This record gives sequence, structure tokens and C-alpha cells, in this order.
Amino acid sequence: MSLNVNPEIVSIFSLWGGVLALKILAMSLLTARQRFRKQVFANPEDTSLASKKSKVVFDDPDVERVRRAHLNDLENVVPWFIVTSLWIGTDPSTWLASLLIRTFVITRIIHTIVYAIVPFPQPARGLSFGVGFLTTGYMAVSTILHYSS
Ligand SMILES: N[C@@H](CCC(=O)N[C@@H](CS)C(=O)NCC(=O)O)C(=O)O
Repeated sequence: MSLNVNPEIVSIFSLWGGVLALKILAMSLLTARQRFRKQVFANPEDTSLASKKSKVVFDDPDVERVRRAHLNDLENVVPWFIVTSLWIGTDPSTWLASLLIRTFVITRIIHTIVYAIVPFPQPARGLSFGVGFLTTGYMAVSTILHYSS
């Protein structure tokens, strides 16, 4: 079996994967923004960076919301990077690869907006999570079928 990776698909994956990596890095900044806004930190030494009112708190709802969104990213984006880098070796069509890669990245950006930036009522978050989840699931199954046949 020969490995045939289309360079156009690699470019699309690199571009959109880079955007997604930056989005995940931005989650740390969003967490820090909430910590400074609420003056709540995870370690005693961090409180010296802020006002005298600042304290160590582990259950601030706004900080925890961003942290849950960050964790959810890691639960979904890490498998996506692994699965996509395997799937593009199965010689998918450029239009399908482009559609699935863009769809996943856009759904993760929407997930962050509706979870951590402007909390939206459900099913906004569930849908953004679900579409991305199905995208990764499709690519994983199609990779397994490709290499097992
Ligand atoms: N680890 C997730 C597994 C299920 C999941 O990812 N659900 C999506 C759609 S409802 C979600 O955004 N969960 C919120 C979260 O992970 O904090 C959880 O505990 O909820």
C-alpha cells in the first residue's frame, strides 16, 4: 500500500490547524483575563501580581467556565490533530478534506464563543461540540476502514 498525501490537503490542514492551535493558546489568556477581573488566583504567589484584595480561589464560576471550555478543547482537538494527520494519508478528495477540516475548526471556535465568551443557551454548545465530534469520528472510522481493507 503506497502513502499518497495530497500537498493541497497538507496546506489546508496546516493553515487551519495553525488557527486552531492559536485558538487553544488563547484559552490561557481568557483564563488569565477572568482571574485578573475577579482577582482570584490558583496559587498564593500569584496574588502578589494583583491587588491586595486578590485571593486563592478554586471555585470561581467564571474562571471555572473558561477552564472547562479549555479542557473540552483538549479532549476534542488533540484526537482531531492525530486522526486528521492519519486520515489525510488515505487519499481523500480535496473538497471533502477541505470541508471537514474547516468545519471542525469553525465548530471549535463557535464552541469557545458560546461556552466561554458569551454563554449561550443550549443546544448551541451541544451542536458545536456534536458536529466537531462527528467530523473526527467519521475520519477515524474511515482511516480504520482504509487500512484494514
Ligand atoms: N467531558 C465532557 C464530555 C461531553 C461533552 O464534551 N459535552 C459537550 C457538549 S454538551 C460540552 O461542551 N461539555 C461541557 C464540558 O466539557 O465542560 C463533559 O463533561 O461534558
